[in-house]
Amino acid sequence: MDVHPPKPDSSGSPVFHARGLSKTYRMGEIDVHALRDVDLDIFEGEFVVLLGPSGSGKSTLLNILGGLDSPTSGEARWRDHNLVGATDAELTRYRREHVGFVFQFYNLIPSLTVLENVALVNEIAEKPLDPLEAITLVGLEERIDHFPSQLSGGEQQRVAVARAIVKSPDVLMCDEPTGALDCETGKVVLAAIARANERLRTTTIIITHNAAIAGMADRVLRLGGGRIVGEERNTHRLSAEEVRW
Ligand SMILES: Nc1ncnc2c1ncn2[C@@H]1O[C@H](COP(=O)(O)OP(=O)(O)OP(=O)(O)O)[C@@H](O)[C@H]1O
Repeated sequence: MDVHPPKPDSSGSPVFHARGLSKTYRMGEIDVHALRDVDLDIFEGEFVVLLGPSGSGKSTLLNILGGLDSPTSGEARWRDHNLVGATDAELTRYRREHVGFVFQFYNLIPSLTVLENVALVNEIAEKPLDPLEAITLVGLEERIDHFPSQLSGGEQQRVAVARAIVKSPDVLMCDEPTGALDCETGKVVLAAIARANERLRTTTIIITHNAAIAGMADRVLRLGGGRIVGEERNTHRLSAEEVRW
C-alpha cells in the first residue's frame, strides 16, 4: 500500500475555486464579518492547513467549502458543483458523495463497535473502501471489536478519521482534529490523516491554531480578521512524527 502519489499540480485547474467570498452574521445591531472577500484556489490532492487566531474565520471558510454553510456573497465551486445558491438537497448530496469531515470531538456512536461505527457510513457511500482497510489505515485493526468507551481520545479520533475516509471522499475536511489531544496522541491522528492524503490522494484541508502542524502541509493559508493574510508553500512536507509542539 506504499504508494507515493505525484505532488499536487497547482498549474492545473483547481478543484476548489472561490472568489470574493464573504460571510456576515447579523447580531442585533452589529454585523460580524466572519469572512471578507476571500479568493482561494485549492488543487487536487493538496494538503492545506488553515492557520489563524480564534475568530479569524477558519471554520466559516471550511464550512462553506464543505457545503455546511453558505456565504453572504461571492462564488465558491468544487469542480462543477456550485456551492453558492445550491439547495439544501444539493449540498447534502455534495457532502455525502464527496466530503469527509473530522471535528474536534469524535461523535462516535457509543453502542457500536469500532468496525460498526465505520461500516455504518460505508452503507451510504458510492465507492467505499472496505471498512477494515480504513481502520487499518489509521492503525486500529487490533481494536475493531472495541466500543468507543474502551478507547483513548486519540484512538477515538482515529476511528473518526477512519469513518471519514471509508467512503473514499474526494475531500477530507478537519476542524481542529487534534484540539482535544496531547502532542504525542495528536501526532498519531495527524499521521493517519496524512496517510489518507497520500494513499487515497484525498484533497485535505485542516484547520488548526497550532502553527507546528503547518510543516505537514503543501500550502499554509493564514487567516486574520476574515481575510487570507498570508500564504506559504512548503517545498518539503514534514511527517507527523517530525512535528513538535
Ligand atoms: N453563527 C454565528 N453567529 C454569529 N457570529 C458567528 C457565527 N459563527 C461565527 N461567528 C463569528 O464569525 C467570526 C469567525 O468565526 P469562525 O468560527 O469562523 O472563526 P475561527 O477562526 O474558526 O475561530 P476558532 O478558532 O475560535 O474556532 C467570529 O467573530 C465568530 O464569533
